[in-house]
Amino acid sequence: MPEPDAQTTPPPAPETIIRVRGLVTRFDTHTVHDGLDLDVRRGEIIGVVGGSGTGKSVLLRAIVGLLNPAEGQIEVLGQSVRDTSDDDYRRLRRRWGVMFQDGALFSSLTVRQNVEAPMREQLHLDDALRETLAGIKVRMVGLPENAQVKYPSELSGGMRKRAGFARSIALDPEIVFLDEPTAGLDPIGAAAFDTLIKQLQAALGLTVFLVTHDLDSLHAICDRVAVLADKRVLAVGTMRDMLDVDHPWVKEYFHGPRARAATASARPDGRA
Ligand SMILES: Nc1ncnc2c1ncn2[C@@H]1O[C@H](COP(=O)(O)OP(=O)(O)OP(=O)(O)O)[C@@H](O)[C@H]1O
Repeated sequence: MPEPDAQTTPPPAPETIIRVRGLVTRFDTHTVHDGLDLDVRRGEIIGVVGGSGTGKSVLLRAIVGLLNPAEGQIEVLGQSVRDTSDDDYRRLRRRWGVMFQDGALFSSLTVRQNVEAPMREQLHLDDALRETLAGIKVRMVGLPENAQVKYPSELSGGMRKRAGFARSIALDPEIVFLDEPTAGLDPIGAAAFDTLIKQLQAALGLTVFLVTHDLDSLHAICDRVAVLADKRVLAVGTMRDMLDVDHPWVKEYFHGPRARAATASARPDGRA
């Protein structure tokens, strides 16, 4: 058989798994997004950054169908999130998991019961199988065995975040949306959480939509970065691409002292 010609065979184009076009979101007279476009590729970790209040969380909520935009198209896995029947939306929703900023755990349920909650809602499993599967998810995020029966109030902030992550992967999703997962963690805890995201993304073939302010996370685990500014996605690309973007916020963020420190810590020689 002839060898494929590496020079003439282009790599397959990456599959777009999330497509947002012309998104407009408003709260009364306050326009948060005005004509926002974004493509997310299957299998990537995309970091969504932007100043406070630029609409990162609102974008996340719009994509997963929790917020009704004024205008625009949102497709996830080839299906419209907006113009769809309740049944189709429910089926689509099973294919992603969300970890909200505060973990959003049910305080009256144990960690394992929290992970079981989406399984109860979406799957028809007998109790023993559901408990076993939920227990596996809890172990996958690195929580100790005894955390399974603890209540959220008995956990540290970092453990609560891991529990939220376990719940987001309860239904074996293709996409996970993580809203500031390392916020409030100390640098060592944040780095450990980044490693966990990267490992599970690789092991489970996940696409990760990561809202973050954390430059270390962007360096450590993101394939691409999308910058929200001026009510839209101002730039998308690698961290290297961001250095060439001529916009005051982008310059300040990616060239400022914190950026230099994060670059240095990401380099093996420690130099910025
Ligand atoms: N339910 C709501 N009702 C009214 N305004 C809202 C609502 N949710 C968000 N907003 C407003 O939309 C804007 C964008 O909010 P969002 O939470 O998406 O910002 P963000 O970029 O995630 O900010 P941060 O980095 O501080 O978390 C803010 O001005 C916020 O006050």
